[in-house]
Amino acid sequence: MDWKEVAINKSLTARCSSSVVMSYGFVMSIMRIAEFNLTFPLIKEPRHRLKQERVNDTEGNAVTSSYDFTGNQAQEKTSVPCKPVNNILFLKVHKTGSSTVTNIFNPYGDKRDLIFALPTEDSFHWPLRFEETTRYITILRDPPAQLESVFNYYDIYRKTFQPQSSPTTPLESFFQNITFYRSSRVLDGLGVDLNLLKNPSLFDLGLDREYHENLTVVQDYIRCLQQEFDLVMLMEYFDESLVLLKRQLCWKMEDILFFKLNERVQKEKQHISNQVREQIKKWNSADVLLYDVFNQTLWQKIMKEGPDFFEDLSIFKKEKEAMENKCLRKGKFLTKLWVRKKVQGYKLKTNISRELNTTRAKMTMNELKYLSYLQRKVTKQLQDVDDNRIGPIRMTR
Ligand SMILES: Nc1ncnc2c1ncn2[C@@H]1O[C@H](COP(=O)(O)OS(=O)(=O)O)[C@@H](OP(=O)(O)O)[C@H]1O
Repeated sequence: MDWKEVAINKSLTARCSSSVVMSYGFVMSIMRIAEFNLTFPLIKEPRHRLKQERVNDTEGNAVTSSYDFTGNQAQEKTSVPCKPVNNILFLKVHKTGSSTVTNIFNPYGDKRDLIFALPTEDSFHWPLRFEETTRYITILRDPPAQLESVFNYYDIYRKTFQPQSSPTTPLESFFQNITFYRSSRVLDGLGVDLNLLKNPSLFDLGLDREYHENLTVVQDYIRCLQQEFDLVMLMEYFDESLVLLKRQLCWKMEDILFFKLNERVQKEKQHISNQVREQIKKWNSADVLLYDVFNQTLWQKIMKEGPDFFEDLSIFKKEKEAMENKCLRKGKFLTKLWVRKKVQGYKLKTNISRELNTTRAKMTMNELKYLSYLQRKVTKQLQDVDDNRIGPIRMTR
């Protein structure tokens, strides 16, 4: 199918239009997501591959299989016939492990020369048209841990009020002064975006802050997201979520191997006391509700998979560990994200094959670097399409 001609059946706004808040808040917020989170990959089949896949279909379906850590096919494990899903929309949510997930999709699509839909400017200009077959995926994190990560990663603790030699932690002091910080004007003045602090997941998923205290709207919105998203992963169950993803997309074990990205250095992490945890849960109660619903949904889905899900999970954990042992040097390494920001990084062993080095190096690549590489690649792909007089591929509203 030509993705220029595809109808908007899976547009979020179209599917959720019956909801109270969808018509305005959702669209606007989605635009903001793309502004904050530059990567918003939608993997698309290139035309030549679509043709090829049709041929494959008539000849027989693909069979999922298991790979060992070297990338060689070890043995066919699963025998349920299925066809790998290659049309994917991944919606990034701040500080949920989303860069690691992006770096699973990036090499997957890159290796197969799939087309990435990436924003040309800062925004993706929703609502967009997506094929009916597109799978919508996102990831959430336990709200207190997410807030602690946001708070420290974006140096909010430096910008907010912290008395000199205070015995309280920055988060404790933030909550002691919460009435003061409640207004976005105060935080704006400090150069802090309240949307990162106030129910950041729901905001990234499109619900404007003005609705966050309205339980009916929040519940409606969550119901809508449940219909809309094919898989909502959870950072706390990262491996479980990935194995489910692999099964839902009919991918191979090798396709979901990853290196954890964007992890703060230990000294930047802050212990969250029980009291602060409860304060965060109250402050971000809409995100707590969202998380609880999708926690339940994830486990319902896992239970439906049956006991062999856990066999897959244990194979995956072993393969991942073996890959790390084979490819990564021991020790602590840092990688620079931007001028002042360093996070945990990796160094590859020198005694691995060149082929393996290339694959694994891409898996350790930081998101922004991968993004600019993909942007160059997609530009070239589009030129090739033009050269074949097939016409440019555009995202249309
Ligand atoms: N696989 C896996 N398992 C557990 N935790 C993981 C994983 N991958 C990433 N992370 C943690 O996710 C945090 C970074 O999230 P994001 O990549 O979404 O951040 S960003 O918004 O794109 O900057 C960051 O959390 P903090 O270290 O607490 O800041 C990462 O450590």
